Amino acid sequence: MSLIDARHIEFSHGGQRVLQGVSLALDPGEIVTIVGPNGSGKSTLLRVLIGALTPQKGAVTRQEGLRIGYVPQKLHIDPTLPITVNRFLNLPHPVDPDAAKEALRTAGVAGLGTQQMSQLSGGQFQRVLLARAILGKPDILMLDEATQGLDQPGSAAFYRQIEAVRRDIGCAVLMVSHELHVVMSASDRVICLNGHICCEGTPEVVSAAPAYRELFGTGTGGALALYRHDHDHGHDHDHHHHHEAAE
Ligand SMILES: Nc1ncnc2c1ncn2[C@@H]1O[C@H](COP(=O)(O)OP(=O)(O)OP(=O)(O)O)[C@@H](O)[C@H]1O
Repeated sequence: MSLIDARHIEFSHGGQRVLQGVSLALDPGEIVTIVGPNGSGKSTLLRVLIGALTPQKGAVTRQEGLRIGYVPQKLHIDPTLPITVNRFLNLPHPVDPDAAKEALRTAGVAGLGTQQMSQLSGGQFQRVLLARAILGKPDILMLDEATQGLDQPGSAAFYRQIEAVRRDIGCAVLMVSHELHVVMSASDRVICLNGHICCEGTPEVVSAAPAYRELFGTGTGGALALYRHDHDHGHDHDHHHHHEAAE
């Protein structure tokens, strides 16, 4: 059963229709990325899935008791406000110190608990936000442009961290990005959104799709190959062989 299942979503902000006929389901453990140009409705769709916005048409079904961990685009903390990572993790509710330690480890920032938030690098800061999302033991992690402000190697490292988190805690991941080639390499499935779903599939399928190329051009193929790293796709080969044998 899907963790979350959205069917035929239509959403308008005021009179402006932002989403139309959008259907998408997320299964346990999947990493799915939504890509799309600015203003294509990506953040709106995440907010509809979380339940922060109610669609005018269509329905969202969430598995009973579903826990969603949300990593925001960025979070501004007043640099003059002294607050350590540990204190930050205890807002708004106190958490178990061992759980906080474990979440920092899973997010790749073990041992940073006593640092000042203001002294973290961009990549460390995003990992602390990730640790805070992990603390709630989410079934789904949702990340909205979580690598904004990181350079390309920093973003690539962050997405590898996300894959490690998925392996560690077994959550599904739904993320939004327009850093196409970097983010796509970490995804099982990519959904190309422009108010409606233009195309979807594996990163390879989407980057070759005409609708995707129309939106983003053709220059991303090589970069995708560059960032692609080994995934276990043995089942694809099996499938291929069976297919050949049947012919
Ligand atoms: N609260 C709001 N009130 C009115 N219009 C809104 C609101 N939020 C978003 N919009 C409009 O809805 C459209 C989609 O916005 P949304 O933030 O979902 O897109 P996005 O794909 O996430 O964009 P970006 O990549 O720029 O973050 C935009 O035209 C935006 O101006």
